[in-house]
Amino acid sequence: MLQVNGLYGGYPGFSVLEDVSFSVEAGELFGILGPNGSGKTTLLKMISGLLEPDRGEILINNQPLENYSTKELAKITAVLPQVSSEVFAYTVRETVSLGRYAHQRGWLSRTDDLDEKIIDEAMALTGVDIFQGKLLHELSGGERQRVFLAQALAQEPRILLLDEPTNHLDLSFQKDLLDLMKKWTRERRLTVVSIFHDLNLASLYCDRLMLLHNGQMSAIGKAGDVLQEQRIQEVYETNIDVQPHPIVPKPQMILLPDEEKINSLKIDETFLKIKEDHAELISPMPLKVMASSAAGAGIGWYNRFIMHFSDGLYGIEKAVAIPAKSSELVWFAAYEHIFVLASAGRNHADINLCIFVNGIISEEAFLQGIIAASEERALATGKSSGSGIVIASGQQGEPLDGELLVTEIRKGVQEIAGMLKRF
Ligand SMILES: Nc1ncnc2c1ncn2[C@@H]1O[C@H](COP(=O)(O)OP(=O)(O)OP(=O)(O)O)[C@@H](O)[C@H]1O
Repeated sequence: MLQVNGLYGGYPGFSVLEDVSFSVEAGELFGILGPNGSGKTTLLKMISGLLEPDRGEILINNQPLENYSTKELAKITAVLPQVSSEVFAYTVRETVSLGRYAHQRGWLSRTDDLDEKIIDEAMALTGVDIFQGKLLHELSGGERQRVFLAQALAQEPRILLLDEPTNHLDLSFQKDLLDLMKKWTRERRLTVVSIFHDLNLASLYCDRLMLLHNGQMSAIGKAGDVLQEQRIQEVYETNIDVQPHPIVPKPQMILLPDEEKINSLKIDETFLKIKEDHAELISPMPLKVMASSAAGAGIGWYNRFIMHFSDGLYGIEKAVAIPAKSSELVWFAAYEHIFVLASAGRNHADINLCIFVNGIISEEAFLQGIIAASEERALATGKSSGSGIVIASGQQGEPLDGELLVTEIRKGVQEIAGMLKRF
């Protein structure tokens, strides 16, 4: 539907884009990403016919853009520009109605019944029908953004060009708008090209992405191929971590703030209290936890770790909790990089383990730690057990090698399991 071949150009005396090529099919939602000033809006202006390229071509339905008259182009292409603070003294309905202009025949023609139906539909879909009689300047930034989207939809375009459509929108309207865009793109076979500043939204909603850097294409493809940690760090010159989304198979960028770290703090027995009905370790900082068979199982961040000898403390919120036998059967030992807290489980010869790591470990090391602790426990007790294993790390200080962690865990579990055998 839309094809861009070897595009060069920008503004008088200032070239921005350099050899940009891509194509977008009908039914596809295509995202343009890039830092401030990388040329995203310039590219959108060229595709909408506002700016002429120096070199290269733009084809719509295999026809060069310049073959279309302004009115023909307005029927095919709708643009949602970056919202400006300038607004004219139009009502919401009048503003949306302007979207029908390109479809009317002759001078001074008025909207007909079909136009009015389409205007009503576009307003209802974007939720602006409730204030259709209001003037634009009486609306909030987000409400105004939705009015301009309704105008673009009323145009019934084949190609929709969006410049940061979710700018000014709150969380729920961001989701609603993009869900709607995605649905429309599929059902009405729209070709949508949209600029995004929010890489995570782009990752979730776009079929393909293109990353611009200094006017050049840095990458193009599926979210998983484009949003690679090293590339994003280089292009945006910032510290980020790429993690998989917990529910859908798309990458998400996590910003890493340069916050002050409590480097010297080590988790050890000074944070541990053993009482009659429970043993509790309260960490002064949140610890990243991977846990099995405990309240708080799975992955999360916690400060409180409880081994409880009566069920009153089970399921306590915001804590990792494991049922254990008695306060006499709680052991702990500190090693170079780990602090191990263990207790006899409720079943005879069972052992629960909380392993606190002082250092930064990878996701893989968390898993290796759980496996090593589980294997070593089975060897020491002579039976495989479903009791709790918790690995917790403040993710501060020095990075800790997974192999080293596993060696210390094996040693710690052997020694502590030896204590259990004596009782
Ligand atoms: N009208 C103009 N005349 C001259 N230079 C311009 C004009 N508009 C933009 N530029 C310059 O062109 C470059 C690309 O601008 P563009 O607006 O395309 O970037 P962008 O990627 O959309 O940025 P942002 O994320 O900040 O919206 C910038 O260096 C900008 O200063």
